[in-house]
Amino acid sequence: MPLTLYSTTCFIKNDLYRLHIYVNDDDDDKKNSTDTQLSSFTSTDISKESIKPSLTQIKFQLINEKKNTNTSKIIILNQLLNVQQTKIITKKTRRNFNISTEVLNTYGTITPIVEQSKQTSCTTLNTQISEIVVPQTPIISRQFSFGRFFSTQSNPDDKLNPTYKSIVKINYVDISNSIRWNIKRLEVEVETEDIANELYMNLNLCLSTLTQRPQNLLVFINPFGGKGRAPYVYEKQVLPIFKESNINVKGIYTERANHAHDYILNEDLSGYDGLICVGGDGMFAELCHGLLLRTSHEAHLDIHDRQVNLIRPDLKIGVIPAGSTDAVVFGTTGLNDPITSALQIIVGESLLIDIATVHNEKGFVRFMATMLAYGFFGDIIHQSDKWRCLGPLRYDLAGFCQFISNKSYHTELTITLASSSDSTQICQPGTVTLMNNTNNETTSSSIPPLTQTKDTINSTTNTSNKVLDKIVTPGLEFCRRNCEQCALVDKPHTDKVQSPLQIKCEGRYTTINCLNMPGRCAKSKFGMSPYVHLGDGTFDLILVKRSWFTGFLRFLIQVASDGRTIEDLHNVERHRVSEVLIRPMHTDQIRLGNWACDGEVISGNEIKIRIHRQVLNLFASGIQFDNVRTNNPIKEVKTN
Ligand SMILES: Nc1ncnc2c1ncn2[C@@H]1O[C@H](COP(=O)(O)OP(=O)(O)OP(=O)(O)O)[C@@H](O)[C@H]1O
Repeated sequence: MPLTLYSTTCFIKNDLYRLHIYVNDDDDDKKNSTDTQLSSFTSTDISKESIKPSLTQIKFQLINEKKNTNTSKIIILNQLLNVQQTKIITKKTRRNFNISTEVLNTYGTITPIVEQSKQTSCTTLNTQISEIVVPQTPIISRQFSFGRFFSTQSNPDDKLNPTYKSIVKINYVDISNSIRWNIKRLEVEVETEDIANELYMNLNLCLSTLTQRPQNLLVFINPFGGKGRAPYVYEKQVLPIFKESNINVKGIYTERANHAHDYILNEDLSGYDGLICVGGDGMFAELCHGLLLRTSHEAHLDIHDRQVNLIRPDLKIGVIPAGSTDAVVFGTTGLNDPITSALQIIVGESLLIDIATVHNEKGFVRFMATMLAYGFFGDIIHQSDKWRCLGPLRYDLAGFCQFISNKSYHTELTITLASSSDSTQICQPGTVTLMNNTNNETTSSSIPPLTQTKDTINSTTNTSNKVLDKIVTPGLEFCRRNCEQCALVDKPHTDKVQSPLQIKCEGRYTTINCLNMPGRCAKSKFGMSPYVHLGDGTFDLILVKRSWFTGFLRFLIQVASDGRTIEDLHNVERHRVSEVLIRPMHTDQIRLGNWACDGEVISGNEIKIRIHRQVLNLFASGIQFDNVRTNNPIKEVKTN
């Protein structure tokens, strides 16, 4: 039974409501139910102990005298941004708040409330609409009165005796459009200044229980991010919301590349709850490197050791998108909207993501947050770096040149497959050697493609069966908000511990890509690896084998239009892995490809990429799909 903490009557626009602050500890499915019956009796003050932050809600219940209806709108406490109290002089007479409790306790059909919004002119909120049996005909509480009508018309006495409206402004986060978050504003008029005080104090007391919200943030703004867009985004769109939400912000405009990185490594960060960057993926990489390296130094980790185990920093990172690609924000919130990202920071959303360490033969090179590429995409980054004077056009030009040259590179890969629950196919017959990691015994085997039937798979050897079971388990689920697959790996495994399984591949590849995030961006709706998970301790390895122009062109077109089906192409393999060693087979520099990690050129005769599960905590929600089914059609297995 919901426990009402506080209740009062109020007007929103010209409609009378009963406002309840209450704790709803009913079952999950009833948490947002608009028809929960609440008692209107409460004391004037709420005790802090009675507030359960995750279960506390604010409900506005309309008493509509004409339609015999009753509208409810619920704001969850964590959606509340701030509360303000004002007094407005009005010429109109005061509202008639004398409503009988009988009226206030009647229930009828639930319809939406109309609210004010600064973003759009007037918005109708989505509320659940349901039919409820009306216990009795409601008593009309505010009878139409000619006297009251005329008294609201202009009256010379108004100037001498102004009346006041006691207003409480409630600003909250609207998440009805699950991906794009917005701010909604409600003006609530109450009967007296005392009630306004009471409501203001009680709502602020509720707000003070939300301990996951950051109070002090350090923000780095790249003045050149997104072609100079970042300062505007920060000053005009984001800073006002931070201030409105009573967050203390220290802003630093970066003066050079690596300014943020060096600041995080060397300065005192003890007063902050989070680090924010306003810029693109390059700025995120600076914050990520600064924070992870600082934590590693503090813990005396040897970062050059390939087997190093990273430690998760205490501070969280937030990204306000203002870059040219914004792959990190696309991957973690679903869109690159600065307001959505700012609101997710304010309410203290949390998303634990995997980060990979990248080592070459000499030691630590970089952390990988989004993508590492060898071959085609590395060559583009390498080439475009030399053509900086051409601006963003350089990427298209470099891409075209690389495509025409159609280079491929002889490479050997040692791949450590992810555990059975999340491995995805795919190896082509004849290219793979299986290695048992525990005794270093190697077995040559042909691994059939995903399209092969289970019967065929069962006819292979015992060792191969274990491998194949791992490889053919499809992982075709999008990573989304409160992702079950990412949460699953947190639980201790009850079944027998399986040793990591390695395979070796060798061949000529046009491009080898490791993706830790899907790679969604304006040019690729689903990204190159739509089903990769952000926090399950794995990443996707995508191998594109040497082919004719048309074969590679088909791959590029598929990535741009719908990356979900790239492995249907004959020249593409996808593996879900936890570790990979990429070793180019040529010593001749001219016949070697280039490496790029998160958009930066790196070097090495061999590169080892190793994932570290959930080592970075972001202020982000993950992608909340409206309808997971429409976004995630079950892929039909083709038999050709
Ligand atoms: N004041 C500065 N002067 C020069 N370079 C800077 C400065 N501040 C940051 N940088 C560097 O600029 C690089 C690119 O910045 P950022 O990622 O913000 O924008 P972008 O390149 O437009 O976006 P994206 O990376 O999403 O394509 C970063 O790697 C960062 O190190």
